[in-house]
Amino acid sequence: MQTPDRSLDQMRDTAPLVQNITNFVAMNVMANAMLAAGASPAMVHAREEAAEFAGLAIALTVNIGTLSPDWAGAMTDAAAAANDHGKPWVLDPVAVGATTYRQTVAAQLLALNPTVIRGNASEIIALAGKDASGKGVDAGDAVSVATDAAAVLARRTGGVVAVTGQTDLVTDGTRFAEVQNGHPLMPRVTALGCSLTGIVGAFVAGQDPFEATVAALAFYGLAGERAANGAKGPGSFQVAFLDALYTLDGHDLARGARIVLS
Ligand SMILES: Nc1ncnc2c1ncn2[C@@H]1O[C@H](COP(=O)(O)OP(=O)(O)O)[C@@H](O)[C@H]1O
Ligand SMILES: Cc1ncsc1CCOP(=O)(O)O
Ligand SMILES: [Mg+2]
Repeated sequence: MQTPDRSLDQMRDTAPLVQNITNFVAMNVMANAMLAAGASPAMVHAREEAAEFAGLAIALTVNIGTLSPDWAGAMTDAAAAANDHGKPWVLDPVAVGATTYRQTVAAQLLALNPTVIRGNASEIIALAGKDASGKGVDAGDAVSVATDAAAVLARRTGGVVAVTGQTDLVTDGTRFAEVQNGHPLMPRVTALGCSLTGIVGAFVAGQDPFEATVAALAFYGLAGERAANGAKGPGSFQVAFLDALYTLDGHDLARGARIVLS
C-alpha cells in the first residue's frame, strides 16, 4: 500500500485540476481548502459546459447539497463524460435521505458508478436504501452503524466508499481502513465535509482510489487536529484549518496519520 505521505506528495507534485459541481454553501470554502492543500479547483456547473469540462479536468466531484433540476442534469452529464474519458469522479450525497427528489437524483448518479462516494454515516446508510437518522445535512448515526451499507455500496458500484465522522471508515468492499484523525470542531464549520470531498477528488487523480482516499482522510483529519490546537472556537478554527492544509507536509503525515487496516 502506498503510504499517505507519498500520496500527498504526488497530489502536490501534480496540482490536479479538479472540476467540482458543488453546492452554494460550499463553493468558496471548498475552493479555498483545495487551493490550500495544493490542488487546482474549478467550480463548473452549467449544463452547457459541464460535460466538456469533465474532459479537461483530471477528476470530477459531484455534490447534491443545493440541488435543482438544471444542476442535476449537469451532474449526470459530467459524471457520464468523466466515465467516457476514464477520469475518476467522487459523489457527495448530501442529505440524500431527506427527500424523494434527492433520492431519485442520487440513484441516477449511483448508476454511473462513482469512483469514490464520500458521505457521513446517515447519508451512506440512506444511499444504500436503509433507514437512516440524518438531520438534514448532519449525521444522526455513528460511523460503525454504516459499515454494512458502505460495503454493499462499494460492491454495487465497484468503487470506494468513505464514511466520515468521529472515526472515518474506507472500504472497497474487500479492504477496510479506519482513519482515526480528526477533531470535534470540524463538524461545527459548514462545508468541511464537502471540502473533504474535493480533497479526495484531488488525491484520487492518477492514484489507487482506496489508498488515495485513506491518505486524503488522514491528511484532512490531521490538519483538523493541528488547527484545533490554539483555536478558541469554530471561527478561529476555520482560519487555522486553511493554514494547516497549507503547512502540513509529508513528514507530518507520516508521523501523525492514524490508520488501522483490516
Ligand atoms: N466528532 C468528530 N471528531 C473528529 N473528527 C470529526 C468528527 N466529526 C467529523 N469529523 C471530521 O470532519 C470531516 C468532515 O466529516 P463529516 O462531518 O462527517 O462530513 P459532513 O459535513 O459531510 O457530515 C472529516 O474529516 C471527519 O473525520
Ligand atoms: C448547510 C448546507 N445546506 C445545504 S448544503 C449545506 C452544506 C453542507 O456541508 P457539509 O456536508 O460539508 O457539512
Ligand atoms: Mg456533507
